[in-house]
Amino acid sequence: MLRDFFGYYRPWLGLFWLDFGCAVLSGLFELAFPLAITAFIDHLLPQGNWSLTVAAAIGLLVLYAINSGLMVIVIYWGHKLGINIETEMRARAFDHLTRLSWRWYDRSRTGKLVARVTRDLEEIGEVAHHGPEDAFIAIMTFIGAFILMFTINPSLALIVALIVPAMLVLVIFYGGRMTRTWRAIYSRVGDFNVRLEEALGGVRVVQAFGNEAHESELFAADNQNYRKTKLEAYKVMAASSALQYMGLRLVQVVVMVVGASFVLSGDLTTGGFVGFLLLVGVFYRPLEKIAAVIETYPRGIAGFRRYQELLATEPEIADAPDAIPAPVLRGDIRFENVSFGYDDRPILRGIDLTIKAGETVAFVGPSGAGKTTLLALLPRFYEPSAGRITVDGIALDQMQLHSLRRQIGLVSQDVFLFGGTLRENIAYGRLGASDAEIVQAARQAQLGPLLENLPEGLDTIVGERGVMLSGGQKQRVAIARAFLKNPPILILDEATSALDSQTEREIQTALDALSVGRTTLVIAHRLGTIRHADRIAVMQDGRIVEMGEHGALVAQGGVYARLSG
Ligand SMILES: Nc1ncnc2c1ncn2[C@@H]1O[C@H](COP(=O)(O)OP(=O)(O)OP(=O)(O)O)[C@@H](O)[C@H]1O
Repeated sequence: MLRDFFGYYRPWLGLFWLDFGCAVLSGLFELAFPLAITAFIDHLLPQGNWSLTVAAAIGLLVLYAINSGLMVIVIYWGHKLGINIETEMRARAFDHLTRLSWRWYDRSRTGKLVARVTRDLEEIGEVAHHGPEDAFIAIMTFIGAFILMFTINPSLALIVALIVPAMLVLVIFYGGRMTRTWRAIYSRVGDFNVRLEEALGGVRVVQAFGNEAHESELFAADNQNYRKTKLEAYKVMAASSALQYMGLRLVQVVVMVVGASFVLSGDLTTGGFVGFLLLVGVFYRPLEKIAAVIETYPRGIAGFRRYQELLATEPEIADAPDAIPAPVLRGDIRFENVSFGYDDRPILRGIDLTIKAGETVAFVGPSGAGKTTLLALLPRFYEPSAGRITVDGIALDQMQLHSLRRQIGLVSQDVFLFGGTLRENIAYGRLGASDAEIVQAARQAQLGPLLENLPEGLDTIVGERGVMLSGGQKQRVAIARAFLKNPPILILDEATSALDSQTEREIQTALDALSVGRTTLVIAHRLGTIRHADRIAVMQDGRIVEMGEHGALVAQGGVYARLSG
């Protein structure tokens, strides 16, 4: 996994080495400053040479200035490295998410997915920047400071070293606890996101049922859980900070007392004493870094693991290696003994059906009979569990998915509109369509009068999911998209919601115009549509139980006759 992780550094190696080099240099400066102070006190001060003292002070200031310049590079360019890696990963995650199959989305919750693409990757970015650099610098300053302390006074250095294991235990213990609490916090944030996504996305339903208080209660539970977990984290943080602070001061006081006795006995110079005290600070600082690494590293790694899992989730439906680009299809469709279930429960059972190019077939039957499911197999949103489907004699899975879907138009019951303009939403049928083409498609979809009435015309914002349009208007936008797409095969899942007769007529006119010259499969809820169909397939319990023209089916006196009666 680490190899995969470091693979992301490859495009940014220059940036990495710049950041790393500057961080190492800055670490070396930190080690050198106490020595400079020692030399200042022990060698410069006794000379009583004021101009030399000033020169040394200026020299020191220059070094500090260089070090602060290095800090700018480390902080800015180091984070740039992190955000570059994060951006690349986010792009890949999004790309991958848009390719995953419907079955996978059926089982996922959007809030959690959003958290993966945002929060998880932010964590990874932090680790990508701080991880390797902090770990290296911490070890370098730790060992460097100890060697320097040892050269100043070995006995004093050993006293300091004796306390290190206790401090390390402290850091690791609290680091571990911190990691666990952070993990809990992030899982709570995930719960939060899911709840927010659903409550706000469904706010109209919440209000329609007067369930605001109920939602608030559910939210309050998550909110309180989050609070509790966060308080736990603060408790750990407070205890760990206080203990680490106290540990460091303890060492400093011990060094002060023992060091003072060495100074008095002449075993240590005053400069050495002061330098040593400063080095104690430098020596223990990496412990904080180690603590920080211990805290952020597992979060980043956990995030990276989830990210890898996501990328490793193969889209269930993808192009076979030998798939061909679909030729321009005529629209002869055959279902050959097709069965399907979303899970173990069979939904479609041995469907055999042949539809000729240009034919309009209406699917009717009780709710839950499997009409929508059957038609979802044609653009390969789901894969049949048995049997096969061909178009113009070519099996669906022998064609490249995009080239197949490009030739199937879909007008579904719930039209999903994006939050932009009417133009963008219609042009979704064929990205890059000209304004003239969009207007023509809108007119064909009976949206002409609406466009003329809207002061902003095509630039009208439709609101989130198209809330500013009526149900009938949204349907017509979907029809306009299909006109623009101009596919040989059309799937129409008629809206069940009642439309007024005028709107229904307009939509029917638009649909009739749309289906001319195309193979059309309609899930019909309205008599009007059924009458226009060449044939009617009656479905029940995942089977086609009757098939034929309206008159013949009525005469047959079976399921259809009962349904339409
Ligand atoms: N994504 C899904 N995951 C699991 N089960 C599903 C899914 N979609 C539909 N089902 C189930 O499959 C069965 C058939 O549903 P389908 O939507 O195909 O029926 P339908 O005939 O189109 O009904 P309606 O006329 O009410 O739209 C139903 O029992 C439904 O619960």
